[in-house]
Amino acid sequence: MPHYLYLVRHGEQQDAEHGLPDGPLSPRGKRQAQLIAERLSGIPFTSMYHSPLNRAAETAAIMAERMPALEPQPSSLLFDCIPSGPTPDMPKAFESFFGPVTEAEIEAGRAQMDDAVHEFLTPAMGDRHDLLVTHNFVIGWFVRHVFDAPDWRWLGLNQANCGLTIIRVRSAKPPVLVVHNDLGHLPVELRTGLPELQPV
Ligand SMILES: O=C(O)[C@H](O)COP(=O)(O)O
Repeated sequence: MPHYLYLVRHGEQQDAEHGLPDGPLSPRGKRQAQLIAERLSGIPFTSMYHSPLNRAAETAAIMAERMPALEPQPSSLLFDCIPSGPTPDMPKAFESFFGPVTEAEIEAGRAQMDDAVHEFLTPAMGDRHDLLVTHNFVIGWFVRHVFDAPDWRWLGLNQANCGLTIIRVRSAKPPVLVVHNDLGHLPVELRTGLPELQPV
């Protein structure tokens, strides 16, 4: 009985480079959303949830236009957040990231991610194909969870706008990372949102 989780980072946000906390999608972001919808159009989805922020809600709405059987639902478990705070085993290179982050933000993010993992990664009885449209750090936390890696390991783990990550949830065995940040549906000029340039 397959149980798959399809994690999609939202499309590129308009003017995100100017530091706006949220906003509508750019023209490239809209095209990214159309292309990930085409990529996923043959999947018999059980549910579709999205972060309530505009960039994720608009991505989900564009996807749903091309996948009419889907009813996108907002979920506060998928908000952008800080999934965990600094720990003694964390490489020093990441310490500066936490400079402006408050304890309250870390506590809230931790609680949100605990609830999100419980909600979406608990094995189901029957077949399930759940689609989640969310944010970079949230997807990083799910991938960290699959490997049971140290808490800090979501840091430096990045997904492109409308990149596709698939996790298979299993009842008697650990979950499997089927693909991570697959960009096969996006032409090179639409591969945005990664801090590292792709060498090929
Ligand atoms: O990676 C980040 O800077 C934050 O998680 C924001 O991610 P987003 O661009 O996917 O919302």
